[in-house]
Amino acid sequence: MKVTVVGAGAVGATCANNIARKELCDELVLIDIKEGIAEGKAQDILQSAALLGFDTRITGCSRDYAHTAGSDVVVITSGLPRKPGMTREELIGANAGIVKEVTQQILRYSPDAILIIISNPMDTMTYLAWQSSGLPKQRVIGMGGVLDSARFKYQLSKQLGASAADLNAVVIGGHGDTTMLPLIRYANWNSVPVTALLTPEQQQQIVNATMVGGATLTKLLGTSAWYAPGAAAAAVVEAIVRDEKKLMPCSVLLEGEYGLNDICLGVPVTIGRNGWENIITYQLNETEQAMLHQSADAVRSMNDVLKNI
Ligand SMILES: NC(=O)c1ccc[n+]([C@@H]2O[C@H](COP(=O)([O-])OP(=O)(O)OC[C@H]3O[C@@H](n4cnc5c(N)ncnc54)[C@H](O)[C@@H]3O)[C@@H](O)[C@H]2O)c1
Ligand SMILES: O=C(O)C[C@H](O)C(=O)O
Repeated sequence: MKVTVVGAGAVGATCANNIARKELCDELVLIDIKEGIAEGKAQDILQSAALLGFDTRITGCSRDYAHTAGSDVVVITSGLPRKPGMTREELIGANAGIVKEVTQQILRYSPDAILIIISNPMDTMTYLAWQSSGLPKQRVIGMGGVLDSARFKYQLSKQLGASAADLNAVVIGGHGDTTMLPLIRYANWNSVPVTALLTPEQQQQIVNATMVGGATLTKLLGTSAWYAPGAAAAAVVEAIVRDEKKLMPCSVLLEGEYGLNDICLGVPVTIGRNGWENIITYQLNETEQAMLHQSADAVRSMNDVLKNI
């Protein structure tokens, strides 16, 4: 099994580190446009192998996509991160060209790869990668909801004094400060609904904090986050290479599901060796359904911007 991570910056390198430590593939390639950075990060990760005990072969390269040939899974993290005060959507002008070009280069050498899109604005970049590549929809997966759901569990675990591992909580919709939809009504602590344990005010505070999770970290760090994003991206890689059939909220092309068409948006999907396999339909109430459609409208208007780039 061969995995490539495009972009050896903060998220790409963290994702690669997780993939290596978990030995998710025999061969891992890091590639970046900047001379030296992918080679350097690959060597740095490899120098921890003796300490941490893993055998994944990692190589780094700049620009030459021939090194990525025959990849089964490719994670695309290349692009600009936002700065404090920016929205993810403001990155579209800088990142659309990068994602389109990288997708073409990758598919030239790895026509059978499954793509995992990380670059922001992620739902629109996923749509762009799918549309510009002509790939079957199951092979293009946007990662955002896995991260947002982990942040939702973090907020719940703090409030409840619970282990995050005991919590089930899912965020669907767009991966944007105002477009994501943390489904508090479905969240539970080992089957106990959290709505039975928290006041409406506490629930609202948790939902709000989850939605601005990325912006909060960007303000603290001066750039966007990478530890949880890198771990979340690696979790999707793991679900594919181990054919786990794990249920994960990912941005995928919708064709009628949830009443939506021709858009990539976060919904629960099973992930396995062929990419995303099935979309699971939650029974949303009227309010949730309306919020999901509002989210779709916002993502759609970003997709429309692509026509002018
Ligand atoms: N979807 C998510 O959940 C999520 C989470 C975190 C970050 N992100 C996004 O991921 C992207 C990367 O974030 P980061 O913090 O790693 O940024 P970063 O600046 O640390 O790394 C980005 C890397 O991409 C490289 N790059 C730029 N153009 C390239 C090209 N054409 N080919 C190859 N490499 C190229 C840069 O040289 C850089 O090393 C951003 O767009 C960010 O908003 C998304
Ligand atoms: O917040 C960002 O801009 C990066 C990423 O989308 C995140 O949620 O961490």
